[in-house]
Amino acid sequence: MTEQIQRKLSESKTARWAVLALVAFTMLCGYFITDMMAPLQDLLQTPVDGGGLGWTANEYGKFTSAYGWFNVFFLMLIFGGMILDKMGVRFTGVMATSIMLVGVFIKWFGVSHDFGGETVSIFGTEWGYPLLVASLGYALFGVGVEIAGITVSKIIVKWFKGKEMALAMGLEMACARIGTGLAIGITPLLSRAFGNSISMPIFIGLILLCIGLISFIVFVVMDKRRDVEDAAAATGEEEAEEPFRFGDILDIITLKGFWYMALLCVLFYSAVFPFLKYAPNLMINKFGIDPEWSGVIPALLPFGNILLTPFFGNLYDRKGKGATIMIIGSVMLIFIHCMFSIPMLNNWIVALCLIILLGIAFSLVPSAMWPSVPKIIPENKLGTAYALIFWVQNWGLMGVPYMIGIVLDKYCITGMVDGKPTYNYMIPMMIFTCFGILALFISLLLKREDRIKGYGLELPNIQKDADIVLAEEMIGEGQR
Ligand SMILES: C[C@H](NC(=O)[C@@H](N)CCCCN)C(=O)O
Repeated sequence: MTEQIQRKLSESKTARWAVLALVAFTMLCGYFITDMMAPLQDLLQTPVDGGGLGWTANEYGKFTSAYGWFNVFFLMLIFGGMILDKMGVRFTGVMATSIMLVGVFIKWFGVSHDFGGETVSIFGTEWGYPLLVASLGYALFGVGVEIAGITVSKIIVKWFKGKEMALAMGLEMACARIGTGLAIGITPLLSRAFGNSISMPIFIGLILLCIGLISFIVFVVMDKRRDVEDAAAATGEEEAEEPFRFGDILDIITLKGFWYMALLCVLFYSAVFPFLKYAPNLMINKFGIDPEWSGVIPALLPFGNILLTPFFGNLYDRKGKGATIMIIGSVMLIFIHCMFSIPMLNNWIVALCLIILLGIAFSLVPSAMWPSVPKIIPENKLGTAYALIFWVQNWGLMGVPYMIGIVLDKYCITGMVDGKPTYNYMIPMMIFTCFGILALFISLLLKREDRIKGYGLELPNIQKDADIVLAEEMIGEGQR
């Protein structure tokens, strides 16, 4: 009886769903801040005397790419993964959320402070101080939110393994997408409510994130209690989890399956998150939508994900077909971006339909991708594996918006209105289509690798007892 009560937290359905709600809320706050500048692109490009910051598309691209600077060049994400596997989810999560807070504060300071129009030259390019300081803040924030992302994935594996893991990951992503949807949909309205302010929405994000930190701290208390209970109830016969060793990185990066997953991740996500950064501006320039409402159609994408990601996650849990799901998502991606690139398809209804389809594609792939990683990588290396995948992905999250900004300014300007350029988005959308084609190629290779190594990507996650033995044997074979 006592044992039953003691083991309650790890067995309790309510406890694990409460844990999910707490950490998913922290991620919601993180994603809100990640994407909140996208619908302000038009305002950021408005001349200073018109109330904006007078940035070019290239400068907006530079700012957006800052998200990945420290993660990519200083390997912060990889260190974050190692810290996660060494120090555990509680320490790493609090650390990551605190880093996010400092980053947002710096970003807010950058856009709200008057630097007197001074500039500084870095690697031969001129940077205004608001751009530089805001970018540095965003770069730091990027470290925090990415480390928080891998931490939350590991938390879900810890609390949901063998249970509703893909559904839980889907729901966590759904919450994160609420953050993105709110950011894209309501930031222009918030900005307008405060007299076209750029800094006020960021300040509101800062306050939201403080609540996100509190939410994570409540999780810390629950997780600690669970570990104490588990330790007290341990019989001593359980297999101890192998501690992480530095050489484990080598084990991970020598797996072909890992590379297919990482490449699919960078290619697929490069065609979605960077696209979202420009989507409100695309709505203004291609579909003639009013700047104040330019976020509404793109915001449907994350809101569509909210229902569909858990739905497909649940499907994967029960029916499997993870590799096939990723192939279907990639095919859809190609079609959608190809349609966006056709200049005469410029009716807002087309935009609406394509965004809804993109919402489906962007639910399919993540709902199968993230729960598939533990099928390829053992749990004690999972933090590092997720970090390495995120690291590869961050090259895309950093490089693609930067490249699109340059392409827009160099090849896509069609005229000037109110001191701001207007753009033809055909070339950027063709670039996004190419990412889709490459993603499809890699997803086919991944399916082939799964057939060869027997990772079990096509198998359901929730298994009957007899299946568990079979699947573990197959996964064991795969890792050898
Ligand atoms: C779970 C996954 N997260 C990521 O891919 C992050 N590395 C990127 C977060 C970027 C936020 N705009 C996801 O959100 O699907």
